[in-house]
Amino acid sequence: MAETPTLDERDRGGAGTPLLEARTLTKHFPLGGGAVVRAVDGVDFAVLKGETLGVVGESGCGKSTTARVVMQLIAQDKGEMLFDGEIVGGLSLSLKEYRRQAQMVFQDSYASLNPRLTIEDSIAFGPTVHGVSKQAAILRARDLLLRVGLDPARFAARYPHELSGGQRQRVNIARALALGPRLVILDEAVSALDKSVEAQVLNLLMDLRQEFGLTYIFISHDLNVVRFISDRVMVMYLGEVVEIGPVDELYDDPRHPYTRALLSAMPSMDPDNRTMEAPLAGDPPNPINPPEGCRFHPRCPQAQTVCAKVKPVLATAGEGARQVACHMEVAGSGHSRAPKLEEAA
Ligand SMILES: Nc1ncnc2c1ncn2[C@@H]1O[C@H](COP(=O)(O)OP(=O)(O)OP(=O)(O)O)[C@@H](O)[C@H]1O
Repeated sequence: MAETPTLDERDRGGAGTPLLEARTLTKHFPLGGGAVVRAVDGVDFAVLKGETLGVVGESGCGKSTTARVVMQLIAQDKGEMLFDGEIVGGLSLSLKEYRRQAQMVFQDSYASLNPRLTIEDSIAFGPTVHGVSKQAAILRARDLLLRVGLDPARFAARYPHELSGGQRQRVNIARALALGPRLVILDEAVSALDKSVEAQVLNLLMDLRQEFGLTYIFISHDLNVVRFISDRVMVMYLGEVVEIGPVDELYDDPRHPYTRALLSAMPSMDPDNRTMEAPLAGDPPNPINPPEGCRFHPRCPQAQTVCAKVKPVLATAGEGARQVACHMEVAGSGHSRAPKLEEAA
């Protein structure tokens, strides 16, 4: 089993180096009769070493499909990924090795575990498949149980149905860590838990990230939870990335009208901090036949003629690390304006 990186190897914050780079990642699902769901449509993003990248957006915007492609549970149609500078599935980084380094925790804690395996056997299974002896894998499983807050003497020999949802999710986290991954994708991993258990598991995830030098992609519908745990946040709309940036900047000063609308629907802890944007009207348009130009324009309160005709590209907005795909944003100024069509084309 490869060593997990130490804290010294981590590189936190906006100046960090990418652990994962997704380039023009695309996944379409053919439906028959020529119809195609454009679930993920040419997304570019980086996940920096040691950070938690939150991913938000309405249901159906492509968050889980992005996660499944990043995990290589499904293959992309187009685009590529670099993991620590190596092409995933290329000569220097086989898919098998990449799959060891990238692990995932899903929402349904029960479905993720084999009901016929004891907890320690579930955690030990992955390492034994990768050539670790059963004895060493069981020792590691018990150690991981301790690290996720479950006493191995009480839990190792139990079966999944004997555990609560929170305990099972701790087991799933231990199982994800058993192969010594560097990247962990958490897809709605705390969404099914009671609020008090959710808070405990979130704190556990933050501790484990520190302890094992992990990098997280954290997908959630809960914008408060995403703010709590993330360093940066990526906002998706209809299979595309519309905004990405440091969490506080993005939440305090959202630049894309979709991000503003999404956040305005969020129950804020601080009434002075609520945006005045109109909440999102209607459902997202159909990903089988997305609108021309900016996909958000039919629902956008700031839409201009150009927005219906020209697709905006993800570009740096304002001073720092923020990127926004909106014609109304001008790099460097931080102010909104309506460009003429020929300027934006
Ligand atoms: N296997 C599939 N076949 C056909 N369409 C699919 C498939 N998987 C996902 N989709 C469609 O792709 C789009 C994106 O789905 P995805 O699950 O990635 O969105 P999401 O943002 O994770 O949504 P949610 O928050 O509800 O989980 C949706 O329109 C969905 O119906």
